[in-house]
Amino acid sequence: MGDAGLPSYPSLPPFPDDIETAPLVTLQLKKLLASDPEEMAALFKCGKELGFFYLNLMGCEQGEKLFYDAQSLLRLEKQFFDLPPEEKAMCDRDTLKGANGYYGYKGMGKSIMDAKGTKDKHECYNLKKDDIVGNTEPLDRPQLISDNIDLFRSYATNAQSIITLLLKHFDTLLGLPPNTLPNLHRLHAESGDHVRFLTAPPQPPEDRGVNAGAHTDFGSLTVLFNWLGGLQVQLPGRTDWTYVRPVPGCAIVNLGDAMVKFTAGLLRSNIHRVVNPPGAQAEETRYSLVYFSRPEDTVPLKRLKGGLIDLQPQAAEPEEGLTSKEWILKRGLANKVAPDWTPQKFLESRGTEGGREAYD
Ligand SMILES: O=C(O)CCC(=O)C(=O)O
Ligand SMILES: [Fe+2]
Repeated sequence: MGDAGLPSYPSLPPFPDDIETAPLVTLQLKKLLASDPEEMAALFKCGKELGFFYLNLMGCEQGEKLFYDAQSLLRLEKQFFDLPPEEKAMCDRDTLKGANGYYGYKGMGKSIMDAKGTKDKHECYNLKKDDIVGNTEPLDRPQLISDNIDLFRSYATNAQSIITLLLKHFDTLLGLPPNTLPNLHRLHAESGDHVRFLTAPPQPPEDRGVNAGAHTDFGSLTVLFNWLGGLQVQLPGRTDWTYVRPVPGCAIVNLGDAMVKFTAGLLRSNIHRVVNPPGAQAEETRYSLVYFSRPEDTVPLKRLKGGLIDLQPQAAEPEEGLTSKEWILKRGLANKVAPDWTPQKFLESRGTEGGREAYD
């Protein structure tokens, strides 16, 4: 255990002390489980202001289980990315049957990350929650993944249950009838929820920069673990980028576009990106582990009625009202490296950033 009873990552070079870091508030899962009114008020403030917070998982059984499962998944993730290319190719998102071109493995440089057409510098693997909990026939996957499906199930159901808790609190805070938001995110309804493995090799010193481009997350809530720095956010009112320091024992939680659409802009989905890790961490391979929660496939992404949402201004334009599934595919598929890619496609695939874009 390190300072303040948090675990530490002693085998990794430290995150530098001399760079600016984003002032994410730390919420305690233990207190949110007890519906502590001050912690709930702090959750609302985080949701409205930055849309990102640390969730301290220590001091309660459910949180510690999520944290230690994440450490086990990190070991598995390293094994996954070390698999021979043919094993990763068998679950390539572009050829994987039933994957909609989105789930499965994405090789390095296969997507575009800005309007200039720059290619990404990371690999990832998206494993659907519906596969993990048995809602649908599993897509083809390497044996390594099947052999560890119990770990994925433990992790995904636990993450989903923590997300349901946060959604219930948002119902209360927004003045919506109980279970409004959880009923749009049921574990056994088909949705775009997935576990993501993400990795980026160290970039050469002469060419260090972005490896995953500026974006907002498409869904409702994201639970993120990373072990090295590199994640950056654009703080409200600024167009430069500020690092988010990884804190052992905490997950980073952020709100996605669906929460903005449901609340007519009362809650915030903040832009973020990933760059090569800073300082002494720059030579390391970076890994992250993400659980994306999204509304069920058939849910229209439109403002909900009731509570504080009714006080939000009416939009001048009628709402697009795509379903959750249509929204994910619109945002997720437009930026593949392909002969018909155009900067216009990139711009059309953007999320709820509004006037906040800064895609340098
Ligand atoms: O790797 C990270 O720290 C963030 C990843 C991320 O933003 C994403 O996969 O949407
Ligand atoms: Fe993200």
